[in-house]
Amino acid sequence: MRLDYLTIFPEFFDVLGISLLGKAVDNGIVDIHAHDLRTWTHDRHRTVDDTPCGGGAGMVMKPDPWGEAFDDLLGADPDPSVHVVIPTPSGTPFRQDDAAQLSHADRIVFCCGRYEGIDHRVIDYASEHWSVHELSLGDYVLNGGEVAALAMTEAIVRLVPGVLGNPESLSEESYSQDQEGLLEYPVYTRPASWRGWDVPEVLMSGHHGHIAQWRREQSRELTRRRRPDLLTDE
Ligand SMILES: N#Cc1c(-c2ccc3ccn(Cc4ccc(CN5CCCCC5)cc4)c3c2)n[nH]c1N
Repeated sequence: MRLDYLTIFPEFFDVLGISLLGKAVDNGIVDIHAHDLRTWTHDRHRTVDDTPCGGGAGMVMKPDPWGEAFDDLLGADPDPSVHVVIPTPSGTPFRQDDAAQLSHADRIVFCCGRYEGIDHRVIDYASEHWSVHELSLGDYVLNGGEVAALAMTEAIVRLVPGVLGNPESLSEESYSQDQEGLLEYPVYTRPASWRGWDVPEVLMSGHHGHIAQWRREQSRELTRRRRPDLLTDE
């Protein structure tokens, strides 16, 4: 899987060289390239923004640098196997299903906007050539797309075979289908007693059936309290 990031802050993506993702890069499972969008500017000030047509506060990102970056990175031929992800507050909510779908992609290009956003014709042009996903990280406002791209990257790449040491843990996670889409149960480790708090006895019983039942009950109760929207049969 090749991941490209178009951004005016490429250093944001240096962090992808550490931990699990770093190992995935070292193992050749993932190939990561961050690009400074100003590479595709030609004026002395390396300008990437301009005033919004129709007025309004702030600045909007000019289309030209994006178009020239697309030309260099992707060429002009349509290829639906290339996924262009555009983090935006107006995007559809990024969910685990999106991460699962994108984890099968061979190529993903993240377009990280700043200012008040990217000239919409960039999205229109990209949509004519590649598979475009306008996605939102959540219902809050960030200053740009980089943090969202990082979060989406981690959610996607951890699902790629060979990236996680113990893939079976994926099936026990919140939002995973194996977990019936419920929130995951509370976890514990040693010591059995810590500052007056004990590990639930059932987890020390060694009775796998009782443990599985307790974990299912905990997941359902936690989901009922915090995310009733995830419960389908109530
Ligand atoms: N994913 C994700 C995000 C983002 C995100 C992603 C990408 C960019 C690029 C730029 N910004 C900043 C910004 C801030 C406010 C506004 C609102 N509009 C402005 C124009 C007139 C109408 C209102 C837009 C753009 C971004 C924010 N925020 N929250 C998420 N979950």
